[in-house]
Amino acid sequence: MAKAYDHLFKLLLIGDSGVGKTCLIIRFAEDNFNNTYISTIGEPTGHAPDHPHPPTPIPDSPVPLSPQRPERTNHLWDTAGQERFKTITTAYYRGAMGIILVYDITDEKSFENIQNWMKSIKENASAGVERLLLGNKCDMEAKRKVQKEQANKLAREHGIRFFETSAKSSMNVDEVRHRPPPPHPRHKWDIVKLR
Ligand SMILES: Nc1nc2c(ncn2[C@@H]2O[C@H](COP(=O)(O)OP(=O)(O)OP(=O)(O)O)[C@@H](O)[C@H]2O)c(=O)[nH]1
Repeated sequence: MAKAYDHLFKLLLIGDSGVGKTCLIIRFAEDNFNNTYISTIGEPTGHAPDHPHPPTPIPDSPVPLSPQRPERTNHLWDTAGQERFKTITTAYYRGAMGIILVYDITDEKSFENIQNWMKSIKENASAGVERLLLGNKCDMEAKRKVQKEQANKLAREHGIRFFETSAKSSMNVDEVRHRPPPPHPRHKWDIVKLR
């Protein structure tokens, strides 16, 4: 069977549970990334007991991301970080063209953990992979815990770009979306979410 794409762009979204990775991906996908495969490789233990966001159910097999829009149906795999998927995780880090690190501006812990995610990139990804830092949920100004300047400083230290985004209001989603190479009808995005 002929391949449905000429080139697969691999993008990795990483960050703590509940920071909004899925919502950001959906924003990207619904607005523009209509040929996207999305997989989730996650740790079920990523949730603090009092975390307001319930854990994503872990399906046994790929489930459609947008069942009501089959032409945009993607793969959402949640492998829950089991040891047997470690090879996949490592392979995705290595094969990624870009890595987007996400924290939640209302959740200090998710920002602190960015340092750990950076370490993980250093250990697993190819040297020089393009990285981008996103402070998501910037529509929730009243609940802000992480100041923009803190994140700017961290981004400068690591030599990477930084944006505050909102998957809810779409704020800065376009800036981020246009950073990776523009999708061609026969170019597909392969986006993996990791937590
Ligand atoms: N106000 C606001 N809420 C958001 C935003 N993005 C996500 N959320 C909410 O945050 C919660 C978690 O969003 P998800 O996209 O599932 O987060 P995730 O990082 O994929 O979480 P895991 O699947 O556990 O890794 C949901 O209740 C979303 O509605 C945002 O930009 N603004």
